[in-house]
Amino acid sequence: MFIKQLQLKNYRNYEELDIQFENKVNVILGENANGKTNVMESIYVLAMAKSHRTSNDKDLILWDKDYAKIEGRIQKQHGALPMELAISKKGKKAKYNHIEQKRLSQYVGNMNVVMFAPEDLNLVKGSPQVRRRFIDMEIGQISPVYLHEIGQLNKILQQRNHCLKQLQARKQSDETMLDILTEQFIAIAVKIISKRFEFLHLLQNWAMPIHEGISRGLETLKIKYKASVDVSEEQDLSKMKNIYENKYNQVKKREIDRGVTLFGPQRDDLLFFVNDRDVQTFGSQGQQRTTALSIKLAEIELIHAEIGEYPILLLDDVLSELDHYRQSHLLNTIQGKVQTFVTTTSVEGIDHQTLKEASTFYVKNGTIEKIQ
Ligand SMILES: Nc1ncnc2c1ncn2[C@@H]1O[C@H](COP(=O)(O)OP(=O)(O)OP(=O)(O)O)[C@@H](O)[C@H]1O
Repeated sequence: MFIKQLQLKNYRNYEELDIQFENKVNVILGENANGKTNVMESIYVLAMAKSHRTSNDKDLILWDKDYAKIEGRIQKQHGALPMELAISKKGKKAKYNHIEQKRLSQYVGNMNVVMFAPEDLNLVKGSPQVRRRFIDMEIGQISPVYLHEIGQLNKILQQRNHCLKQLQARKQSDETMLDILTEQFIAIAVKIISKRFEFLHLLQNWAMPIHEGISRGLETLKIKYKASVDVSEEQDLSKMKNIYENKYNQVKKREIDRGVTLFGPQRDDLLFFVNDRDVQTFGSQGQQRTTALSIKLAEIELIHAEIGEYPILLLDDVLSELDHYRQSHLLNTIQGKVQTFVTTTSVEGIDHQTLKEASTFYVKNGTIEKIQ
């Protein structure tokens, strides 16, 4: 799939923008702080209904305005489809094919993107939260039900934490409510974890040969799920539920003492191993970068395998960060099949052939002009 047309209204520093793109590499060139990342972000938000760099939607609206709107025409194999996302202080309204979607989880997934930004180099090194966000957003793109389940989990978690705080402060002594919420929490938690297992299995299958290729056959990448409750991939939902229930019995007293939930998917993490060593602890910076790149390239293939279409690739400020070898690996993977957006302050350091065949746009102060 590719984005043919992008229209912005009051989005960050773009008061008005209407621009056409082709299904190839699109280079977005410009000085710092002129709006390159903002365009990339708007394409990401159009697809995911969420920014990759802020959780505060109000930041996306041009200062002093009440709302922002992103519209896009997405070309898929079976035709062009309009997508629209309006953001106001009251919330978000999403339309797919002119029809308003009541749930954002039904809207997300109609347009697929893979973003690779400097903060993604943090995927390996950063906090567990970064990796949980990554896995949730990526599964959400291929499974709308999953996004709905994550929303439910967060709601129950909030209620459960509130209930634990009440018990901790002795404002309440009856534990019946906690038991009911725990049952609901466990039912949804095991569904989420089993989907995460499934996704990581697929991701590893794609990432392994890619990583091996980039490392010239020297490195084997493995991805493991680090669960806060001792469940494993082979178990079915009822077995996982049993293990979770046992965990609850073990930690219940401590949870009441602390007033917070101490187990569940919201405390899990991912581990990356290169040649059976934990890359986060033992990997060189180069290995950590290769790992992040392999994961991103694997995502492109995974989405293609699951959806039947290649996603749109957004490379924000990272292409010139990659050395020549890693860059050509990336460019070979996308060659001719993935619409790609690349932001940069200078074309130096970007492969010549790629530049020759690309469209180039110049960004200045919230305006964009096509220069090639
Ligand atoms: N809500 C907003 N309303 C108006 N302007 C905004 C808003 N949010 C950010 N900006 C402006 O957008 C500009 C930053 O744009 P962006 O992050 O796209 O920069 P960039 O061109 O990618 O630069 P760099 O190369 O440094 O990453 C800044 O001038 C900032 O003041």
